[in-house]
Amino acid sequence: MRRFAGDRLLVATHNRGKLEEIAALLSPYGVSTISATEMNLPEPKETEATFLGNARIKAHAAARATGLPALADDSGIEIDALNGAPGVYTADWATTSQGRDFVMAMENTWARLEKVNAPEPRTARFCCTFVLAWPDGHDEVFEGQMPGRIVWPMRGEQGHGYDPIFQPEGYEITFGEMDRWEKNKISHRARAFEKLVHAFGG
Ligand SMILES: O=c1nc[nH]c2c1ncn2[C@H]1C[C@H](O)[C@@H](COP(=O)(O)OP(=O)(O)OP(=O)(O)O)O1
Ligand SMILES: [Mg+2]
Repeated sequence: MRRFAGDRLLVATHNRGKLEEIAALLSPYGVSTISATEMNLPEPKETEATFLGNARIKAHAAARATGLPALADDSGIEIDALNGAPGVYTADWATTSQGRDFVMAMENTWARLEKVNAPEPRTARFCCTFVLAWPDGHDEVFEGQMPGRIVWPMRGEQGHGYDPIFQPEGYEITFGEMDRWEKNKISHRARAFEKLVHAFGG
């Protein structure tokens, strides 16, 4: 990542929580970020059925629009007892006519688990696919996962999205209860980021 040092890397996201985590991951390498939101880029429609497909849409749209390399993150949670749902539709489960409502999404997720009588532990994993798209049209892909379980009730005020109901494997606290520094060491996003760093020779 040091080859980007001193530059601002375009991060093709409109999600503040993600952006803060990615910025914290990049900062030890001397790389700062500029987001799609800050550059007033439109939010492309995520029409693919995979994390990779949607990450490619976002990364290439931003690279094409700006002539800059762009890093996109497509992520979500796969719950075993729901056959991998919500998966790529994780954000959609929170979408209302008034914007995103993650409390509603978490309540809905729990209700579905109760309905199918899912046995404990309700295993799940957070997935992250990073695509780094270059203005010449090529791209590079880095993926990370963090296994864990869905718990109820919601616990913790930290983080974003579904963090209050996800307890990562090996921990007694949820991502919502973890300080952000600790989450950013072990998360799906941190794991994908490690591969990106490795590909660039640290
Ligand atoms: O660490 C996380 N902790 C909690 N929840 C998370 C996390 N990582 C992803 N998530 C959830 C939030 C969002 O509902 C969905 C991603 O959807 P996804 O389309 O990739 O992101 P997004 O629409 O929020 O922003 P954008 O597409 O502009 O990057 O998964
Ligand atoms: Mg999205």
